[in-house]
Amino acid sequence: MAKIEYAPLFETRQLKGRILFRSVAASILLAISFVFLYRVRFFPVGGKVERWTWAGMFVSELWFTFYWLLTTVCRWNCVYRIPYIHRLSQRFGKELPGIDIFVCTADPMIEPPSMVVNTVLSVMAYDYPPEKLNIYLSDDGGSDLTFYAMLEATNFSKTWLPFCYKFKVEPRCPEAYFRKASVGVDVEQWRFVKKQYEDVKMRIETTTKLNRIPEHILKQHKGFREWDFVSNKSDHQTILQILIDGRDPNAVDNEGNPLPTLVYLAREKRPQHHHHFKAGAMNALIRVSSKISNSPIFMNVDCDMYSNNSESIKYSLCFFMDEEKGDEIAFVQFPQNFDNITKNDIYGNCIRVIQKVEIQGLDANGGPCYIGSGCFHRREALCGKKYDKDYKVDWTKLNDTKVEESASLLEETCKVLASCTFEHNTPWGKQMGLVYGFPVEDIVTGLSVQCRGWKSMFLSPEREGFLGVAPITLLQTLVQHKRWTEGHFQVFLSEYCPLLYGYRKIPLMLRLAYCPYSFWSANCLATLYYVVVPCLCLLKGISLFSKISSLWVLPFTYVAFSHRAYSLGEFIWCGGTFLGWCNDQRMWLFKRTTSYLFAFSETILKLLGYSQLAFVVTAKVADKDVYERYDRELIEFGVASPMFDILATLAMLNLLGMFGAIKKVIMSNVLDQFGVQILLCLALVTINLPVYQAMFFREDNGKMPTSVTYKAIAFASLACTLAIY
Ligand SMILES: O=c1ccn([C@@H]2O[C@H](COP(=O)(O)OP(=O)(O)O[C@H]3O[C@H](CO)[C@@H](O)[C@H](O)[C@H]3O)[C@@H](O)[C@H]2O)c(=O)[nH]1
Ligand SMILES: [Mn+2]
Repeated sequence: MAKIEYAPLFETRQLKGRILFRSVAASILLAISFVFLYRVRFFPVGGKVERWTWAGMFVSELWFTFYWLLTTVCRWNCVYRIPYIHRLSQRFGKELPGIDIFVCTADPMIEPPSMVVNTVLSVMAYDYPPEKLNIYLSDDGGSDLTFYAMLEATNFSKTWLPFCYKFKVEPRCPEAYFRKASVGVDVEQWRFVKKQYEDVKMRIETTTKLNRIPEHILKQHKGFREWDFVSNKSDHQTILQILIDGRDPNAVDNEGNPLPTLVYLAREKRPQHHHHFKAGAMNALIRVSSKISNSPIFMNVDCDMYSNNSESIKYSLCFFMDEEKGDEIAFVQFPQNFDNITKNDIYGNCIRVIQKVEIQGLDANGGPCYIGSGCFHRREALCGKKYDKDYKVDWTKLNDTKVEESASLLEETCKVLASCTFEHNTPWGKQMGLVYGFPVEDIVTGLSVQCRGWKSMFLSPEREGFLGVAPITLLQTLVQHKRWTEGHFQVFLSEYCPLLYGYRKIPLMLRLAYCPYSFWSANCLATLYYVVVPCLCLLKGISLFSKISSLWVLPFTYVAFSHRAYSLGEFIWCGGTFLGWCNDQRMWLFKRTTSYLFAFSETILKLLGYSQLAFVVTAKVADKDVYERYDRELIEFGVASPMFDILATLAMLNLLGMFGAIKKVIMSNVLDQFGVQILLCLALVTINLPVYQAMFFREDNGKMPTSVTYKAIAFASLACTLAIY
């Protein structure tokens, strides 16, 4: 017995394969030094253009090496964690702390209320004492449609929760459960609950479609009256409604179990006050919840990310409540997995390698970054407390605090906490709560928490904790990455620059491990150079690499092939497919030439004061035929966008370069001199095959718009003509 008492609640293990990784990395580094030697020794003497293009190649390669070194540093040590839930239950059975769960939504049109309801139900149904659970929905859309959907959720939870408890269903998101599961439980009950769910869903979807709530429903809840004063989504008072008051003895489900508390909050919005996007919403939730339930731990999910594992709370508590190491942990981040990824992950949305290798690297060096959805936080740590060695939590004491006010009184008194002006002249958004001013509030907040002395943990249980909705069109993916890239770069250029801000606060390795993300955007320059210049030089007849017959070709090919082979191996080890890796490589190129480029230039413009902070919310729904093409893994273009102009132009440029090269090879013997360059061009053309297909061979609505195709042909031909003459 005594042994169990002191057994740790979680264990840390080293990621396997580090020796192999380090040897490959060392050999690549050796080969890279030969490449540099070559660049220096064979620097062209004649011709201005030759010298400049050569120098450009050298600079690009120096950049790639620098970037590669950063990613290598991040992977040097990697750890993962194993929690022991049974020990937690044995030791803390009755003393488990209260948990607040924050769900964020921003727009009923692109984040449908039926989806929000599913997420809310999935977190209400956690395998955790319901009287200790408090769910808060933040509705930045300020929509009565979402409010109505929450009322439906309130009613349906009375059926859904006991059903989940009784049959231990997984996942506890009704939509996903009924989509995936066959009748595994009592047939009659299963059918009954399914029918109920379908009715709820239909009612919610109909009202959403009509964009109007029927008169008789409006009478059912006092909360609807609030909308008499709402002019639009960016101009309204605070709406706060406690839909289920967990303290109320009458708040029970159909089997008589207590229900978790459920709160709807639309914080005040006024055009003259900045609302700080998700960070603002979260901070309002933190304050409001501190008066209503004040749980020591809270968790945040985006409305598109349902809980897929009913034990996640207990998993995370294994970290916070560990007697020895728990007190220094500020947050426990779960990976972000997705429910709608096709077999070969056409848009590379899985971020597999990041979540299975890179974040483990951060974890080994002081803690993973906070990546938003699916993260459990220690309230005190996020609210500005600095960690010190004497800090010790007494969980029993925490559970004793009880709120006395009635629900309606709370609704009135808490409103002010979510008002536009509450934060003025307070540390909120700076040293308290989520940090404002960046489109990646999560990263910068995590960093600032770590700089206050706290640690963080990354946990990836076998059964995924959360499943979300990944973008389903190319443009959405590129725009999402643009936001992230821009965010990271802005953090780097701000006072929160990980290298400087973290000085003397977090280990050097951790500061370095933040850098690959900071430099995502800067990658665009070297990549664009490598995509454009060798190809144009091929047409002009300027050789940029060693001859194939020379020994100097070896370091180039070794670096290129071993680096890619390692990447493929890593990708497959992380659970990907070969085609998935190919798609990932394509997205790697696409992102670097579009998202990163736009992020880079817009950040510079913002710095100069020409551009404003924005947060483009990713759409979670699309037309039927878009879905259908997505399922067939056909890349979706369809609309005109500057991003596609660039992609198409570069693809055309590579194609023309390729034709030029073929002509040269046939007419004169240049294969030896230009072999590597031709190979590079060929690789780019191969990557771009779906682009040509979309430009010339597709007839569906997702093909490349004709205007983009014409523009691309014109620009690319112009560039080639200029290069040749
Ligand atoms: O003004 C806003 C804008 C967004 N959101 C919510 O923020 C979440 C994330 O938005 P989404 O468009 O889905 O962005 P993603 O790129 O999918 O989100 C990732 O990246 C964001 C930072 O860029 C983080 O905030 C998220 O947690 C993280 O999952 C959603 O629940 C939105 O409802 C708000 O509450 N208010
Ligand atoms: Mn999202």
